[in-house]
Amino acid sequence: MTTNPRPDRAQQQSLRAFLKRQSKPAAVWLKLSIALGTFNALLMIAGAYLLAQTIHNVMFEGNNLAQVTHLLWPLAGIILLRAVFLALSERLSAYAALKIKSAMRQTLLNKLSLLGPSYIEQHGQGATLNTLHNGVEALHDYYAKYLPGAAYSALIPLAILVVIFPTDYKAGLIFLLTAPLIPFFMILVGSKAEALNQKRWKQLAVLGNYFFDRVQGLTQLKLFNATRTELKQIAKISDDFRHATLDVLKIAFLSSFALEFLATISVALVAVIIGFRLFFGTLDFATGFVVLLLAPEFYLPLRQLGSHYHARLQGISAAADMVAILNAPLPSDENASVTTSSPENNLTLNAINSISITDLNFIYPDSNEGIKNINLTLPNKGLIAVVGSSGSGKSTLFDCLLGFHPEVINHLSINEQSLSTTDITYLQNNIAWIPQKATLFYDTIAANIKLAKPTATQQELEHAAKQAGVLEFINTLPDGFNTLIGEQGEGLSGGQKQRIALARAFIKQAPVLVLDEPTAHLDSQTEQLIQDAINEYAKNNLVLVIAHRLNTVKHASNIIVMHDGKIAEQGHFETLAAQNGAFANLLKTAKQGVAHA
Ligand SMILES: Nc1ncnc2c1ncn2[C@@H]1O[C@H](COP(=O)(O)OP(=O)(O)OP(=O)(O)O)[C@@H](O)[C@H]1O
Repeated sequence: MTTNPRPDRAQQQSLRAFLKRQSKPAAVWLKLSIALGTFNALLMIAGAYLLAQTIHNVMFEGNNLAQVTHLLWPLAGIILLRAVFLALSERLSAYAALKIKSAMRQTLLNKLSLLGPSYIEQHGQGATLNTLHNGVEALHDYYAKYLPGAAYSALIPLAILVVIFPTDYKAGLIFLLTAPLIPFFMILVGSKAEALNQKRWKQLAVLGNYFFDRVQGLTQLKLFNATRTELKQIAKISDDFRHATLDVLKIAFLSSFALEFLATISVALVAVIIGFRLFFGTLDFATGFVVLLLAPEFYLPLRQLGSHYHARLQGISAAADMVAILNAPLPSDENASVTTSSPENNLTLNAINSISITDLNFIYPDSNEGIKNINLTLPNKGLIAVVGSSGSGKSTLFDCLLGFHPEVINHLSINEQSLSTTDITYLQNNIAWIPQKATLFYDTIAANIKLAKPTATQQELEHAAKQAGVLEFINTLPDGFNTLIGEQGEGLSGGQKQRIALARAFIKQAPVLVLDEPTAHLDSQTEQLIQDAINEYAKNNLVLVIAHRLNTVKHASNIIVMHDGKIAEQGHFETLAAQNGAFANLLKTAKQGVAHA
């Protein structure tokens, strides 16, 4: 897993600019929320004047209730309006944050699907999940609280100063001189808090990766009796995270305390000075009371900004991870710009007649292994099997073909048209793929199968299930197709899961079906059933299959034999078996394996 270094000041600026750009889809709601909040503050100022005047009239002018009703009614109206504006303003900013978060999740998912599974593997599934979930969630308070708070901290004190100065310039001066203390202190603790927050964020990513891996491999951990050691390790990482969180909280509490203290001292200073001036008669009550009412309101937005500063730090830390994903280069970007600029490369195909791989070399960045010098032309129908010993490069070849390694997409072509990263979705849309362990989702069986074709009718659903040899089983379930299956298909056997995944592939009726040993988990009767269905499918479509058991490839129209990352030979079963080459060796090893067993 790679972590992003702590952003320096210039990077922080660009992260803030990034966060600002992301607010565009909801800018109107954010502005409306801030406008309502500001209007609310103006009403608060007017309310303070009315209240002070009412009390002055009752206490010093001897007015009775009837004489001050003209002041009390507007005051009641203001209180009511303020409650409405406050609720509306908060709702609008929360709505804006929701919109921004959902747009951001979509953007990140789109980019991740372009980057392909290898990017996620390299950066860690847990860390990526953390960015997609916790990271995006961390933006909520940034947009819903910090941004409006930052606007109020400038607008509201300014509005109060504008009305206070003409009323009592001495009080205005006290406000003006004490106000900068709060932002100054915030900046002072800010950089320390920022460093700690970054550290905490990175530790959360480590924890996410670690947990994700361990939860996935829980069965193995249990079998190897390694749960105790792992628990210790998890406890250690959790403890590091706890320390990092406590460090952040310490700074947050300390700065909150200091900000509250500064604000309270400032209000107290104003109160004492007003008190003396009232005592010595150099100030009238109404003015003094207005200043006293407005003093806490003057410091309130600054204090709140202090408490939302944490949201700012979280938002910026999370943004760094998002920018890293969004800026991750698509390795074949250069090719993409070249190929899409030429009109013949914009795929407008009615059908796939052939798929070719030309001079394909793919080496994993962290090892010297991979596949080399691959040249291959696949027809549009027939069963093509890829065989080879473990580590010979079969899965890597398939991953390249499926577009999971964007840097080599330009070595693929359909109907002799070279592909670019932008075209890969065309190929992917035309491929149905079943890996060795297909992923099923927490949903009904019907939804899991229809994932490949959401518009499928009940008839198509049943047909696909029948083709995959799973219809009978589904019909025995009390809820049939509406049976809810757990995450990863819990509640089903390995073979049942695989057949549901097959049904998903069949329903798509994709011109290219790619399978990784589809019958590995099945009993011989079901295996034959599925083999027949696959053979039938291969009559009109291209079926590419990774075969680990050589007896399953007897009927293949072409067998591609991989050895040491290269295509060693290809041909029909009988021809290859008769040669004294890699395939014959594989057959020999398989026979020996059976004999030993
Ligand atoms: N993510 C990876 N990072 C680094 N090297 C890898 C990675 N995946 C595979 N390799 C290496 O690339 C080579 C080809 O691996 P690949 O998984 O394609 O073989 P395979 O024929 O599919 O093997 P198997 O039948 O065991 O699944 C191997 O030497 C393997 O060690």
